[in-house]
Amino acid sequence: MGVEVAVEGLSKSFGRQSIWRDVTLTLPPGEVSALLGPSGTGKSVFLKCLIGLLKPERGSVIINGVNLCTCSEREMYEIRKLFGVLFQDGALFGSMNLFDNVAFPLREHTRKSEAEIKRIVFEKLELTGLQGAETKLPGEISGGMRKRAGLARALVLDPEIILCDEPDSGLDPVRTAYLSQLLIDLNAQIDATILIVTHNINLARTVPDNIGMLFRKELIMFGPREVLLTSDEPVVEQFLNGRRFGPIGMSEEKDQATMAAEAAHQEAGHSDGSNEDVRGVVPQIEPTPGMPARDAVRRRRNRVLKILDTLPESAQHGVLASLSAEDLGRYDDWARRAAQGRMNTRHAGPVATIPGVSTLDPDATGRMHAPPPPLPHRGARPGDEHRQRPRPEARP
Ligand SMILES: Nc1ncnc2c1ncn2[C@@H]1O[C@H](COP(=O)(O)OP(=O)(O)OP(=O)(O)O)[C@@H](O)[C@H]1O
Repeated sequence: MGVEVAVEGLSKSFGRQSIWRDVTLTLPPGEVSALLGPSGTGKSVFLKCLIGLLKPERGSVIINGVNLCTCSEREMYEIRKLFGVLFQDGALFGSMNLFDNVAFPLREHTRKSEAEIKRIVFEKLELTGLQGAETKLPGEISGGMRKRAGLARALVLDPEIILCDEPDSGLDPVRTAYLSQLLIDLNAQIDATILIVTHNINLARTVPDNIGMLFRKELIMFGPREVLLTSDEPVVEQFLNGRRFGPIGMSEEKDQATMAAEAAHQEAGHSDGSNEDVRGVVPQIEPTPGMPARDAVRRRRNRVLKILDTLPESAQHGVLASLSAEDLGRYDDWARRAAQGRMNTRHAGPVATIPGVSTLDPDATGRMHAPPPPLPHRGARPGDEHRQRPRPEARP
């Protein structure tokens, strides 16, 4: 399983230009997370800080107990071996064919025989749908193939953490859908912790387990996907619906006067540039039939139910609506008994009833969580009926 990445109070500037400050989030092990944000908000800079290519001024990035911001060169070298990185442009060597590009990290960082390297390279080329293209040069293949070759190369050292910087950039919507499926299938197969930086709204809605957003030099939100997808924060709604009207401007945030002028413009019937108004939690992509089930889904359900009462109400409904009928019935059972237990005593006995969801027990202090919300109707669009300002959820 992938490892946890715990970021605490991270701040980064270039000279006097502050990029973002006090960013705190935890990438849960083996889950897929996405980081959104308007152009220039420092998403790529954040990825580079996670692998130690850039040094933040303050804060920590803890992986396997090592703080990347203060560790030795030797420790950094070891931690970097855990990462596979897909850069925006694939970052392939133009003079090497795909086979040699993908084999490069194995030849550089391991003592594997050429026969073993060949086996691994062909395995990763197959995983990314590039079998048969191994003799092509990067200049002879399409942008989508270059992306997949970059992904194949990112995978050869069996990374536990995969960072993908705009994996969809330059791809058409259909290829992006294939790539989204590939990322989910990959997670199902190797259970790595994945962080995707993207502007792609469809990918953001359907792939990650957790979503965060950078805006105005801060991480304004990070948590289970249901939190951001049901949020009525103007900046989140504007971003998720690709609208021109809202706090995000062409180069930076807008002032109040500009926003008021826009609102008047909109009320007068002018288009805001979007062609749809999608709200609520859309279903997450599942692994292709024949692939293993994602362990991350079970772990996340476990984790999110434990913190359910801390989420905004609309997000709680989104989470509950995504449970299977069987798990929903068990959760309902547990919720009733938990509420009953609270009425009778400050401490109830074990109440976990969902298989694998042992965290539904009271925590070590015997504290029970707040009453869960009433169960939603199956098929209801969570977030439609309960819309409230979310609390930032920095630790999913
Ligand atoms: N090495 C660097 N030196 C100085 N400034 C930098 C450096 N790298 C990035 N920046 C600045 O940091 C800011 C954030 O850049 P970054 O590429 O992280 O944004 P982003 O959110 O990924 O944008 P996009 O979505 O357009 O790719 C930009 O203003 C950029 O010019």
